[in-house]
Amino acid sequence: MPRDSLEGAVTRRSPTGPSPTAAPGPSPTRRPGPPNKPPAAPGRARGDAGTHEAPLDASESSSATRHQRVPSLSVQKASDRSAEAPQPTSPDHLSPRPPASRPSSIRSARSRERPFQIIEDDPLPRILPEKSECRLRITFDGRDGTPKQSQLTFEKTWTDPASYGELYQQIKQRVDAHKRELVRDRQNVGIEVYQRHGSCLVVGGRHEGPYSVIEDYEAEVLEQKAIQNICGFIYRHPFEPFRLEICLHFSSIRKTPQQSYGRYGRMVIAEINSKMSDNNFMDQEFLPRVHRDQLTSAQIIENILREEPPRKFGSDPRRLSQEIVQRGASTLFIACVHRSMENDLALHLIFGHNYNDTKLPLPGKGTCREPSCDYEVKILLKHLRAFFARTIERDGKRHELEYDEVMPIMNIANEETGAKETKLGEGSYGSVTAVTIDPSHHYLTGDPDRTFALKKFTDQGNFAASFRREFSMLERLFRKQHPHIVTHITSWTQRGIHYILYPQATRNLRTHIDKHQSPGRSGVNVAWLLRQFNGLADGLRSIHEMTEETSGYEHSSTTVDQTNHFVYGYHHDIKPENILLFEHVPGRNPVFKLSDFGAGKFHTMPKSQIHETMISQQSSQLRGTMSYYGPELRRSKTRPFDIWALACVYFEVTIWFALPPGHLEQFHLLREEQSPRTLGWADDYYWRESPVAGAGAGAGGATATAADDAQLRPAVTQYFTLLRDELAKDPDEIGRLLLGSLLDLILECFAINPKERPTADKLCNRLDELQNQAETLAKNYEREVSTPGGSSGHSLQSSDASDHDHDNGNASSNGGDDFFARSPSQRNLTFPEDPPSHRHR
Ligand SMILES: Nc1ncnc2c1ncn2[C@@H]1O[C@H](COP(=O)(O)OP(=O)(O)OP(=O)(O)O)[C@@H](O)[C@H]1O
Repeated sequence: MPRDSLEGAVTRRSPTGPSPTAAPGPSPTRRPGPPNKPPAAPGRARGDAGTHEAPLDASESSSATRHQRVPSLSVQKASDRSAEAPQPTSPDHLSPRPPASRPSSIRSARSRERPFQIIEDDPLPRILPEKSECRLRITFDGRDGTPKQSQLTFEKTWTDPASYGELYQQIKQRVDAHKRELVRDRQNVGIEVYQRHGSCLVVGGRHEGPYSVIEDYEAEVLEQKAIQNICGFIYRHPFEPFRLEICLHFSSIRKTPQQSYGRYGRMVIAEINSKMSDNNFMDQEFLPRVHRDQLTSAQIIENILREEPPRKFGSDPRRLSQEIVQRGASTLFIACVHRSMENDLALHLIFGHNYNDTKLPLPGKGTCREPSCDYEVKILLKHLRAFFARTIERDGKRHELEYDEVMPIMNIANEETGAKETKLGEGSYGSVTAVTIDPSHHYLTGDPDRTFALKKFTDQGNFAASFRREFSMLERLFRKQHPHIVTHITSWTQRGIHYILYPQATRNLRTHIDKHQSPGRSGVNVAWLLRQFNGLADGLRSIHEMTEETSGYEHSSTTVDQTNHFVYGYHHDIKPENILLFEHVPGRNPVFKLSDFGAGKFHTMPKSQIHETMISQQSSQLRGTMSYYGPELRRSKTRPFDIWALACVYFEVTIWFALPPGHLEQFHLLREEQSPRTLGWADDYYWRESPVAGAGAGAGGATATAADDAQLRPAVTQYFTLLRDELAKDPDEIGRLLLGSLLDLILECFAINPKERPTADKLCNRLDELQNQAETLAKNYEREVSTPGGSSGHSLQSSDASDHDHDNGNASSNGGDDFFARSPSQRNLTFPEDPPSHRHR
């Protein structure tokens, strides 16, 4: 039906209302039903409203055309309705109830106020599903229970609190059944089951929604987490079907000793040993917080004291245990028990030395008159830290850790190579490995399997300086979060090694364009590409516009000669390896983010070494760090130096995106072939010195060239022509015109004179325009394709549309990282959509 004819004619009504057509008379579209059957709830507000014709406004009518089955919740002015709506002529039982008589003064006030009335339309399906699938997974001591017990799927009316009560009952039943199963074995009498970790996740067809940590599986907690997360998901992805995934992991602990233990204390020691985690990435063992909390209760302490009553500190075990808890020393006490220390000595440390869980005994303080105190403390100290593994917060700070402090971070073994760790990359200053964090020691995400990237720098010479430069840049970026910049989580230094913890990317851009095929030039893919380019330019703008504050090196122990380093506000190492890709949903178009802010490292490289470095890079890496350096390489490098490098990245990604596979390699080889080899090796810069200038450049060759004497390398101009020819054949203007304009913009960035290159700000403005045009065109195509008879010349991949959402989601979740910004001391957080990161499931 043409839209015009819809306006004023299409109406929505309740099942009890009259005909949806404007024409008076009995309803031709009334739902079939027994004739003259009265409406279910006559006279209720809904029924009243439904008896009026409710013409759609323009936006509603157009959306009704697009989504014909979209239900309505229309708001209409009562006075408008009475003016526009035909008088009901339906049978008596369908007539509206006569309005209750009220004083005329009130009536006239009402009519002046023109009150709104909500007309709810029932017969059409709802946008929001009433029921959602809920999957429940329960594990006990790291293992799934029997499939019948552990994996359950329900259909839930997600808005109904009672349905979460049922869920709670299901969980409780299974936990009780597990307990019964355990205690059937007489060895297990006295065992208790407790929750180790819980999470609540909304999984959509195309997106993953918010996560929550569930620390307590009470019905109200489940209800609150589930409804909150689902609402968060629907808010972002209103038309997407979803399901709820609730995972609860339980552990068990023995609290009553068996004959075989003999003593209560021995049982506690055995339990502690069994709960110690696998060693962390530094080969240190630790007792995860969730188990520690179970083993440090006042009751357990009391039982231990009762078994071996202290001689000096009073003989009431209950009072003593309570005092230990009050002093915040329960973990210290249990750690003493674990070392088989006498209770008297443990109490001496707590009541005599006033040590507690936050004020621990320190090494080298051997001055106590109490016999054996110093010796026992020395022994205790060897293992004490295992009970106090750190909690990791997203604070963006750098921490100095003592030698034996424990970070609850674990390496991930590389299954392919059999190595103990999985390397994500190796840089000039250290390595980057994939790690996990014990879920009870962080609040970064509700997903216990989430992996992170740990970058290590050794504390030697340039490496330490490189760390400090990178970190001081990161500190500022952390405060200025940007959705297209990878910011760190936290950082620390221990045993002479500096660490920076990051969210883990799926891969870097180099690997992506080398190993993955282009998604194709459909409208949505072009829009995605332009969004990423724009995002990177905007990230760079935020760096370029970052004003220098006081020296970031002040807090570092080694002074860095600032005259040798660039101030903040530059990246100066933009290359595909330093652009990380984050996939929200595996296999979909990823989000590009700038990373590696050790920009100063370029300047720490002594000039004398530059030649050797380039040669070593030639042999070790096909494309080296310097490929993207602009022609002003040996002169003062300013912000346009980044613009040149970014344009190189754009150009290569465009080749990958628009040309058949193989061209990227070809382009690189061509650049190398055209190298003047003045230094004895082939560089693959995007420029070369002008032949005339080169002739007089002498031994300095390319590196001595003045920027003004350079020109674009012929391979680059050749590839511009190739790309333009290819794009000219594109039947769609989105590819032909927009990518054509993109090439124009890239060419501007390749101005030999740095001053003539657009600033990051200008680049963003231009990319903004292109992105907006691409998105509008892509949406139109999408509409055409989804309209019957519409053109289907575009391969619409849902991933692309969703990527737009990802970017937006990302802006708030990783850029603003509102969930990271919250106080980590709050345990029951609801996390919004997680920042992109690789997940092992
Ligand atoms: N957060 C991360 N997630 C996944 N991989 C990462 C992450 N950070 C770095 N990597 C990988 O490690 C590689 C090296 O990291 P990075 O560039 O930070 O180190 P670098 O020492 O500064 O390297 P270079 O000196 O070559 O620039 C990256 O190219 C990337 O492949």
